[in-house]
Amino acid sequence: MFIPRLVVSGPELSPVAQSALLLPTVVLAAAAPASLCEFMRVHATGGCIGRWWLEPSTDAEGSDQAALRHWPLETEVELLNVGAARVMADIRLSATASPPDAETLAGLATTPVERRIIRLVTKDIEELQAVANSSTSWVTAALPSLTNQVLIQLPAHLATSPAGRDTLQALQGRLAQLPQPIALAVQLDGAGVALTGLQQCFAADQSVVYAIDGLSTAWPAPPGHLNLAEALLAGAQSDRADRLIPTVVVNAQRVNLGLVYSSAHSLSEALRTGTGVYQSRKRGLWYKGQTSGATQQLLRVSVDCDADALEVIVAQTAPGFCHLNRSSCFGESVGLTRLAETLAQRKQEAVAGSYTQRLFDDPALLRAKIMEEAEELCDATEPNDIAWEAADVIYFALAKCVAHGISLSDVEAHIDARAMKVTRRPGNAKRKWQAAAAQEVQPPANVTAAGFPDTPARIAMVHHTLADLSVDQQRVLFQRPIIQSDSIMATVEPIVRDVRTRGDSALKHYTEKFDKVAVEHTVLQAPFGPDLLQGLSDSVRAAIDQAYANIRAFHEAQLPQQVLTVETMPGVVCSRFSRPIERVGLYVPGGSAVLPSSALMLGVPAQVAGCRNIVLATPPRRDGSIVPEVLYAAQKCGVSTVVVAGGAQAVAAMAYGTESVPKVDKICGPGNQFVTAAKMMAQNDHSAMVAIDMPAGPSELLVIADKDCNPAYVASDLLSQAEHGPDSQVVLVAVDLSPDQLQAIDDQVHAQASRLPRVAIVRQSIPKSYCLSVATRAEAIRFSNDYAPEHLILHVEQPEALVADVTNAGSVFVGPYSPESCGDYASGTNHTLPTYGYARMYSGVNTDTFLKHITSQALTAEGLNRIGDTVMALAEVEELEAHRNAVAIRLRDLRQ
Ligand SMILES: NC(=O)c1ccc[n+]([C@@H]2O[C@H](COP(=O)([O-])OP(=O)(O)OC[C@H]3O[C@@H](n4cnc5c(N)ncnc54)[C@H](O)[C@@H]3O)[C@@H](O)[C@H]2O)c1
Ligand SMILES: N[C@H](CO)Cc1c[nH]c[nH+]1
Repeated sequence: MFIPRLVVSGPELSPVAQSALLLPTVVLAAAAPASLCEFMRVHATGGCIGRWWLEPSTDAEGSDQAALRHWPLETEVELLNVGAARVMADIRLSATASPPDAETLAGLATTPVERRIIRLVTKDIEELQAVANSSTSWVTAALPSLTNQVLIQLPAHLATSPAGRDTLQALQGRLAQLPQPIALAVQLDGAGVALTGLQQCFAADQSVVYAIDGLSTAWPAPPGHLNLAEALLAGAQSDRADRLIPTVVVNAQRVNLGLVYSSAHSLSEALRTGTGVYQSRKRGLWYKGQTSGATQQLLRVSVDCDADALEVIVAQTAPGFCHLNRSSCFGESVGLTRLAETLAQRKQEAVAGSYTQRLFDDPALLRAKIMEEAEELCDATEPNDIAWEAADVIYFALAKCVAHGISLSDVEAHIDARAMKVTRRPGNAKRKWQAAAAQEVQPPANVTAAGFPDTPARIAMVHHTLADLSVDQQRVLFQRPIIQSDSIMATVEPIVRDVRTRGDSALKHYTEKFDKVAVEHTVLQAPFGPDLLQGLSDSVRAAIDQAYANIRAFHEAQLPQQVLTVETMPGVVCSRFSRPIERVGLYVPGGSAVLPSSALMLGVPAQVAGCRNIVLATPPRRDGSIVPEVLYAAQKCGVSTVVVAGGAQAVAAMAYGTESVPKVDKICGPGNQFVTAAKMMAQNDHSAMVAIDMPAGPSELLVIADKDCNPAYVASDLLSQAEHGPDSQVVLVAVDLSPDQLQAIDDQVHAQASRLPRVAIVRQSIPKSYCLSVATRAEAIRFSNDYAPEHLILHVEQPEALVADVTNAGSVFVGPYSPESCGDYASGTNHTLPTYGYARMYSGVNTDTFLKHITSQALTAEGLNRIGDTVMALAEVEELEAHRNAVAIRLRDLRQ
């Protein structure tokens, strides 16, 4: 229960009253309701009690308190809504102590009991005795429905007289024994109340009011006044010989910053200045931050339950409360506090080029990220994903606050203020968002234990029509689902660093963490014996053999001719020859599907190119083994080492090398976002000296289909890539299809998807996919080129003719009998292809991926004679004299 230690009243919210708001205080102010509400909104002072009176002038009886009980209910509600812990209503006791009239009681009984104090106002001890002794008193009947705390306002001399004390004790006993006990506090009225009077009341665990004109924050208080801090501490006792009061300093999040000491003097200074001021045991008054500049804004002071310690809540203007320059004497901050501190620091330091700085400087980017993360949070279903997405939303929301000078405490003040509201809004979403949510939410479905819907809810792509879309809306369609590059990078960076530092033990650690298996050995060395290939069926072996032969044939054909030679001028012979990259690392994904085909697609070109040392990494199964199909493919491709690990840790091991994993010069292969991020990170680290093939992420497919298409084929192709993972995206560009044809494809998508074992994944990827209706082939191919898909299927009349217009795509599948699956496995082309639109500038993996091309030249004397003047002229233009001289010195000999 909130028992105020001080009641401060006065005609306005004077500076002393405002200081008093930092204490467990009732502030009675005669300010107009609007300004009082506004004041409380700004200060969000949950602990104070607001009050106003309609007519601050005196009433007929000459009392300026008479009008208090007439305040309108709406104002009481508003005061509670804006953060008043309690509001106070007065009942004036009559000479006979008769009950208040029914109208008064009815007017009081509408807001929550625990948020209201009833003040019994009297100047007569007999009236109080009548209330305490009356057996039929309204006190036992009506009061409990109005409040759980009563404040009795008495002149000081009556309260401290023997009769006054006896009466108060009797009344206190009576109220405490009610079925819903009521706490009693006493307000000693009148200026000049002695400190001893205050102490007596506190000793009885009661509260005290002191007229504001008798209170002061000056030290010492002027004659006839009482210092505010002394009033608060009047009932406090210190266990220490020096009488100092142990003071726990916390921040607004109640994170403990440190332990200090206070005296009435230091507290008075803290209240006067509104900052952190303490009593140093060695140096006297300590104005925190006076020399360092790291001052504290005082937010609240409270006395603990047995009045021998203080808690001071502060906002630090700069981190570094403790002498070790840490945020807290108990260590660095964590969680939201740490995030808020980091963002504030970034804002101050303005590190050019940092991502956070970009967010501060680019409101459009920040807005897009907040909306993107909010959507991802809405879509998340797994507990861990929800926590992850919520963290993203909080990060970007705080970045927005910090960009506008809003602190975490400001946000919390609003949260606290909302907790104080007594009326609630219906909380419906705005119409715009209601409509958006209705469009996105699938028909109701039950959810399996894994969080996937298991009822036959419709599996459907979103539909768009090109003609209805603005250029900006079209651009949005080019974006792939979720790449949380920041959070992914933040996850991957420590993994890479750890593997680099701790080698095999870190590799094992992350394999246990992410793949849930404690492996004994981090690598397998070739040859991979029959024991490792157990379980490989003859038919699969034959399929791998066939695929290997086709892929090999196509990749061998890509080998450059032995040496390319051109005589550019007589006697000037230029040539180019290739050499294999010696040590290569192949990443074969294995998280959600086992992909021996990827082992072939990477291993064959590496082998054909002649790489000397081929290392292959793939995540182990739950029993720690590697699938025999992958090992068989690895064997055929001449892989020397298989790293029994996946994810960022495997990439890091190959990039830097560990005790067991050889370092490689180039890392190739597809993988999820963690794998791709680790590859890009390693590539950017010069000390790793490692190249990568390309960013090959979640699979994607774009089908261009026209009136000639077979709806079942189209749907089957779309689903073949949609089943890869929840973040896969498939796109159908429908050229002039009728509503019936579109419906037929939609029906096929739903029907075929529903029969797939990986329907749970498809249910996540298909809603992120879409069908775009266009009018012409030209529009279709233009859109496809802008999208730059990993795979492009041309399921149209005369598909070959369209190939000529393809400018951006990883691999093209021409005609109705070229399903993309053939390219995935066996036709001969490579399936490791650029995604995310990187097909604009990258090729898929090919034999060249594993080769370097070296050029050479041989000039005869005649050749040098012919070309020499050209070289010297250009060297002169560039003012590179040594370059010029290397030719001139020879020409001098030749031309003598
Ligand atoms: N573009 C292409 O050519 C191509 C080819 C084949 C596959 N793919 C794509 O490759 C991807 C394969 O992904 P996958 O997940 O199945 O296998 P993966 O092998 O790429 O990833 C699995 C690894 O991810 C790591 N990981 C998982 N959760 C993690 C977390 N929360 N934090 C850190 N690390 C974590 C684990 O170490 C695990 O071993 C799919 O998106 C698929 O579409 C692309
Ligand atoms: N479609 C993937 C490339 O994006 C490769 C693959 C492997 N297995 C089946 N498909």
